[in-house]
Amino acid sequence: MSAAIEIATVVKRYGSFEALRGVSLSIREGEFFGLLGPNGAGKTTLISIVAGLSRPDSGEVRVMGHEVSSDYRAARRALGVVPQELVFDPFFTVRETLRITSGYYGIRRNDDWIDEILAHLDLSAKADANMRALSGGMKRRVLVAQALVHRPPVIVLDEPTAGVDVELRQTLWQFIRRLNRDGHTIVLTTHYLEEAQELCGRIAMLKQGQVVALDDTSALLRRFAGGRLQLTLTGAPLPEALAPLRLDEGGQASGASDAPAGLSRKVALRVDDYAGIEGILAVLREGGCRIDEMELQHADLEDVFVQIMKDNR
Ligand SMILES: Nc1ncnc2c1ncn2[C@@H]1O[C@H](COP(=O)(O)OP(=O)(O)OP(=O)(O)O)[C@@H](O)[C@H]1O
Repeated sequence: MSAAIEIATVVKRYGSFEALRGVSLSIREGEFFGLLGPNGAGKTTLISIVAGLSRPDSGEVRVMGHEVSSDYRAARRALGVVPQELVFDPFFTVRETLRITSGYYGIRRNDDWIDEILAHLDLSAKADANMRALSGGMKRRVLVAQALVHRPPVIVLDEPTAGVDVELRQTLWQFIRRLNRDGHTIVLTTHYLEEAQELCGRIAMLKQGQVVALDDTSALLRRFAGGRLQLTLTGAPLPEALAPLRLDEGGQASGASDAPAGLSRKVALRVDDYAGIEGILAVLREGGCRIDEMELQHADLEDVFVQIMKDNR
């Protein structure tokens, strides 16, 4: 199958800072692809280069075969981008906003499709409301609608569910899944790793401007054999010997884990097999930690993510 997006050794600098350090990725037609990474990893920078809004210092990007800088119009037509930031002209209604966006692409009489998009995003009742009168979540739905007015084969969503309630998330994902089933290629960035795990067939992880993992979601999960041991401890602090096994970033993810000795605190540790649990229990006992609660859970994408980020320090 041919590539929907081909990114070849892209480098992007801001002054002397290298935000992208030779990123290469090939996203196939029809994929539901996840682009993950911590804050500042370069995801938005990469998306703005794919969308032709920013130029790479070197490297090349193609969307449906069209090189983004030399063949901008064709590349842009093939792409629908849902940006992270909410920027609108407050004086237009939702429908006017979508008609204007259609006009940018030279599409007239697009109302049938606009109505269909509005219905799928649960926005029909707001079609004649002014943009300034919409809530943040509603505005985000309009951003999604805007990205779709020209029926692009490739759709890129940059954190579309940030600050969005559960109901809209579900409506949105249902619609995006349907578009994917209909053959659209979807690229998603999100900090909600459960969403990525559920939706994406393949995932790239970026860190400090480099791809540090690229694989099928199921393969990434398999790579992490074993699971997470969720413990509630009292007594002495967690013994140093167990620190490398921590899955909760040394307490940042679970605020109570670094509570003073004596108070109970939660710690998540990586275990590769049942035999590993015995070793952990022995170290805890010797270190003077008491276990109040213990649960063994399956590793999820969040565990894989934390581990990969640690391995690439
Ligand atoms: N216009 C700019 N000028 C200078 N530095 C920039 C600019 N845009 C981005 N950067 C820097 O480039 C790096 C990558 O930023 P980018 O926004 O692409 O990250 P991200 O992965 O999208 O992060 P987030 O998850 O927070 O959205 C960051 O260190 C950021 O500070």
